[in-house]
Amino acid sequence: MTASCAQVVPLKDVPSVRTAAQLPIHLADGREAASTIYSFHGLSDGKEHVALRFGNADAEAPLVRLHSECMSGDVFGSARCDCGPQLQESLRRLHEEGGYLLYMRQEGRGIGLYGKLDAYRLQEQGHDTFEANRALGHGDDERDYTAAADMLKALGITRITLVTNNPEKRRQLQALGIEVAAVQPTGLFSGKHNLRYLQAKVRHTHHTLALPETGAEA
Ligand SMILES: Nc1nc2c(ncn2[C@@H]2O[C@H](COP(=O)(O)OP(=O)(O)OP(=O)(O)O)[C@@H](O)[C@H]2O)c(=O)[nH]1
Ligand SMILES: [Zn+2]
Repeated sequence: MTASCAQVVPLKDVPSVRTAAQLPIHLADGREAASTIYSFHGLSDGKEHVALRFGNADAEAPLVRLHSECMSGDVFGSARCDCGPQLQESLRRLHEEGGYLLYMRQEGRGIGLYGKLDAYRLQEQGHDTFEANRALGHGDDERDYTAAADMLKALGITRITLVTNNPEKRRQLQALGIEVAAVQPTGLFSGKHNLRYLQAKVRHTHHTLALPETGAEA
């Protein structure tokens, strides 16, 4: 074999950006936001996670929101959870302040859409969101943020300001080599249909949510 036809074989599949494309977005308040959407090569779980970059995201610790997919909330506006309004709030904030949305294909805290719907059925029979997962043979929360850390590194980001109420996201990202310089909470989006769900998150997974006092326990 001559040198000219020798193949270069990468030592390992290092996560990297595959494509960046412009993505103008209609915000809920009628404004338009310019964003760039990124796909990736070599993410550890093989899922099609995407990142959206807004405005001047070159801050030393840019704003980053990790949003776990929730078809019922994100697409249909379900009132059973707070995902829809959280996503809208993230898009608005990122448009105004710059930063990144990581949209993680972790539907149902990692158990998938059909699994989540099975869990909803059990919740209608009295289980809370975590008991329902366990009754179906799942963990409370099966999300692993390795792919999120790899996406950030592929984008050249290792220090962030994380927007979340979930202490596990910070813990995992730090363990995966992303320095979380600060944590900022999301807004509180509670209503009659999601109050029990939010109460269960505070009780089981220590989400930092200042819920209204109702005396009702989930
Ligand atoms: N298994 C299960 N998943 C749910 C349920 N309700 C919402 N989810 C999923 O939970 C994920 C969102 O998680 P949350 O606990 O609301 O929020 P978080 O991402 O942990 O924390 P924040 O960063 O503070 O928003 C999405 O993937 C939803 O599809 C449910 O009742 N059961
Ligand atoms: Zn949801």
